[in-house]
Amino acid sequence: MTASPTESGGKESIFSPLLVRAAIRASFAKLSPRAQARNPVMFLVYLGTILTLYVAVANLVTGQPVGYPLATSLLLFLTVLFANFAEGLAEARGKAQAASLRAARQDTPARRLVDGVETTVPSTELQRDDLIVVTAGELIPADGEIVEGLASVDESAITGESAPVIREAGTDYSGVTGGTKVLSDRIVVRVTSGAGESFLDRMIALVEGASRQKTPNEIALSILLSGLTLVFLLAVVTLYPFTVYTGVAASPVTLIALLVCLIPTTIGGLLPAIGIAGMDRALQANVIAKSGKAVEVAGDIDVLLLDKTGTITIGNRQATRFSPLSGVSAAELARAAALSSLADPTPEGKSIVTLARTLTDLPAQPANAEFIEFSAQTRMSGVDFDDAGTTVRIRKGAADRMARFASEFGAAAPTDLTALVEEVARAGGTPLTVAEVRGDVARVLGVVALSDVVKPGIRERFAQLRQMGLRTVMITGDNPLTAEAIAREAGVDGFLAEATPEDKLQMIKDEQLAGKLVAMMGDGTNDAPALAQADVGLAMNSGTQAAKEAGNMVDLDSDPTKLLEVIEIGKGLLITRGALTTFSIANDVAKYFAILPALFVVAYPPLAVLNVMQLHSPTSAVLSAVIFNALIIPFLIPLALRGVPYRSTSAAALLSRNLLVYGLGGLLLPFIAIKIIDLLITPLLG
Ligand SMILES: Nc1ncnc2c1ncn2[C@@H]1O[C@H](COP(=O)(O)OP(=O)(O)OP(=O)(O)O)[C@@H](O)[C@H]1O
Ligand SMILES: [K+]
Ligand SMILES: [Mg+2]
Repeated sequence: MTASPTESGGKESIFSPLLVRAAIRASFAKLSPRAQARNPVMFLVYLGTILTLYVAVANLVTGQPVGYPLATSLLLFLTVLFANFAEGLAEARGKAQAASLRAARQDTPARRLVDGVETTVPSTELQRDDLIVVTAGELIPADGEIVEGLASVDESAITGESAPVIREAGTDYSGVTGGTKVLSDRIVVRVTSGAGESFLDRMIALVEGASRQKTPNEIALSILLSGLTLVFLLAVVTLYPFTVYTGVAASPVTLIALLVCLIPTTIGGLLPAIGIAGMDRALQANVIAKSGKAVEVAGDIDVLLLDKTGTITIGNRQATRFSPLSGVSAAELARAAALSSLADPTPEGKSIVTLARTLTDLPAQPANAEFIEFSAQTRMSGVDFDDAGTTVRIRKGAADRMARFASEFGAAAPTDLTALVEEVARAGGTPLTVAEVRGDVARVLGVVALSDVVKPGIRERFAQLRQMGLRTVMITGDNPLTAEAIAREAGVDGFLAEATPEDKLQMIKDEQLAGKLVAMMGDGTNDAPALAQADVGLAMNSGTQAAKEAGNMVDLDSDPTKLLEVIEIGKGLLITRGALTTFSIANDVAKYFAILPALFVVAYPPLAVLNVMQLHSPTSAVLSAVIFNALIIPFLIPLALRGVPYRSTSAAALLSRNLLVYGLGGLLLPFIAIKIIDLLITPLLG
């Protein structure tokens, strides 16, 4: 039964009944020694539970008081249960979140195309590279890439956004996801992942904690905690002979209670929950992370590389004007530009045909035409055909590229061309130069202005990132003037223009060589090398399969600015871990003042001065400290699961604020809490 999205651990309900029940079941299931051994700090508490129970039983047999050892054992047992509960709750939230996503992938019949023959099979039978047909009104049965046609698709099943989006073969948005619905037209999709191995399936396994491997930060912290635990273990063990020497040997129960209070059980108990909650937050942002590490690394990113077209700008670049050179009529330029775009599937190409149609009647596609498709390497496209025995080549493309093309055919770029190109570029538009080679005579005909718009709100988000110490760099294949105009309007810190995919990759390597962690956003096949090289590569779900395979995250919303949220989630994770570790270490200090006097006050009465809380008796002091040590774990669960709230200020300001709140707080709170608990339990001790 899948929890409804509201119950699935959304913002409002951390302790929804459904999740709490699942977490309680899990907290007993995790009592198996194998599960306990994975968390060294809590494992010691687990052993302490058994040892104190043993003492209670031994006392029962020898007629000694049982209450104290039994109470202590129960409290230690509770501490372990609370830690299991925290992890169980985080997993339950993740499971519920994932289940609501998985629900979107109900089993739908698929129309498989084998050698052009269509057969209907259940979607679970689909293999990678199968071809399937989906027409309007049908659900897409599996993740795939459109190889033929275009359609408007309702992706609300995975993004929650019901506005239809265009998905089209041969573009940077040809990726489709199982469970989404085709609203118009007919498409042929090549299946990219069979049942069970889609990105979503992998993410669900990650979030369900099943295959969640520890992240570097978690491993480092675990080593620190285990080290601390070992130190305290040795300290307490060597304490025993001291107490014997004083003539008043400490009871093993008190020593075990002291040990549990000193080892970092608070952060030790919450660490798994924090990690799982981080993955769950990524899922809530509709980001599929292939590993917990990817989410964490996002927290340490220094440089953010962003594509221009479709990422910083709306991307559906449209032709807005034909500017012919002197001696060329607008209609002639329009006809040539249209001829070079009749077979061009890109938004640029199609908009040129649309604009040309308003100026002149479209020339028919020449019979023996050969279309040269656009690529980020060549940065141009066009058509070759034979006109009554003369070979005609028409090209359109980036200005610098076209100048080279024209010069290959001996045509020097006309003087007034640069002015035209610069006029379009300075306005932030993308100028495409059009040239025609008839036989061996080359002529530059003019410039087509493509307009693009910077996405709203992007400027503010970049300002936010700058506050967090991040540098944003726009990389684009476009010319420097256009890039500069867009960069200024978007407020990025730097840009690289006329970049080919190799240039993008090289830039990432250079930044990494300089010791920076780089995040990259992209959707096209030409972004794949850079996405693979980047420390965080966020591919858009609508992107090509190559891009999604190369990245270590996939954004189901295909929202290029989502990287900003991913970075915030990553930062939040690291800050939460840091804050709770600080709190955990700080809150152990108070327990010295509770337990040490209890241990020594008989042998050394002057030590009573340590009993600053004026606790009632050694027994009540120890029990109060152990009770606090147990209760603090569930008390901090909301903070662990939601993350420590933080604003985008500088790391230094953030650290000092958290040290104050969680350090000082961690120091003072236990003194008050243990005193209150002592007042409450003293009447019970009789
Ligand atoms: N369909 C097309 N036909 C010919 N030339 C094109 C076409 N689309 C783009 N171009 C030219 O090729 C250049 C490089 O394209 P590329 O996709 O590498 O960069 P971009 O689209 O301008 O920006 P981004 O790198 O953000 O995608 C574009 O700036 C444009 O001048
Ligand atoms: K502790
Ligand atoms: Mg592009």
